[in-house]
Amino acid sequence: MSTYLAEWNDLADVKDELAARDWFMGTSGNLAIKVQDSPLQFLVTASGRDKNKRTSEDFLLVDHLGNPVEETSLKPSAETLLHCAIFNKTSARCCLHVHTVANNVVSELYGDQEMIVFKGQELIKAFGLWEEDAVLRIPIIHNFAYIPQLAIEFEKHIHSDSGAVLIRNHGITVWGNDSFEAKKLLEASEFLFQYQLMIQQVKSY
Ligand SMILES: CSC[C@@H](O)[C@@H](O)C(=O)COP(=O)(O)O
Ligand SMILES: [Zn+2]
Repeated sequence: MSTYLAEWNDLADVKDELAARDWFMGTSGNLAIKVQDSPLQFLVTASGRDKNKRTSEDFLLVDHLGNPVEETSLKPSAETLLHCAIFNKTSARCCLHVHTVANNVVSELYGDQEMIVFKGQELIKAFGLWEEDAVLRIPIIHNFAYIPQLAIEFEKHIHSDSGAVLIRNHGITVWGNDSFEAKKLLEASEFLFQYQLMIQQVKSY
């Protein structure tokens, strides 16, 4: 672990912070951080574990195909191919995926439109959108059960080193240049989703 201790601790700290928000219900969610570029190697959460706990078996090192590069009994996250898609296509170094009630409800409400659009919201500045008339579009994709297919669909929406994609009735995946940026995008997205649901509720009274 000594060769990737800094990345391990970085990801473990992010995991603790997201756990404190209760964003890993029922073992859902997975996280990844790049360790080296060439050949690509990244740490990814081990599949099916309780991500609210901090242990020495939380992450394992995988390659550009998502295969373990060290001897281990741990299985990489079932959704490792989505992390592969990001790291293979961009210079992003961190990728976070969580299931929340808010992101699931929003994904279902706007799923037929294949995106949710935010305008006139201060928090879209977290995505680097500083203009007064800027528009944030978060794509919503179908939740293919076959992960290679989900990864192909997901990959179509990766256009830069940071971004966010909603998977319908499943969760959100965000990525950024480092763990700070990825977490910022995740928190901003969840703020916007909660706002959207609340304003709809208030308006319907
Ligand atoms: C147990 S429900 C969540 C899983 O199906 C999956 O969507 C998920 O996010 C976590 O899977 P994992 O293999 O632990 O990374
Ligand atoms: Zn998931």
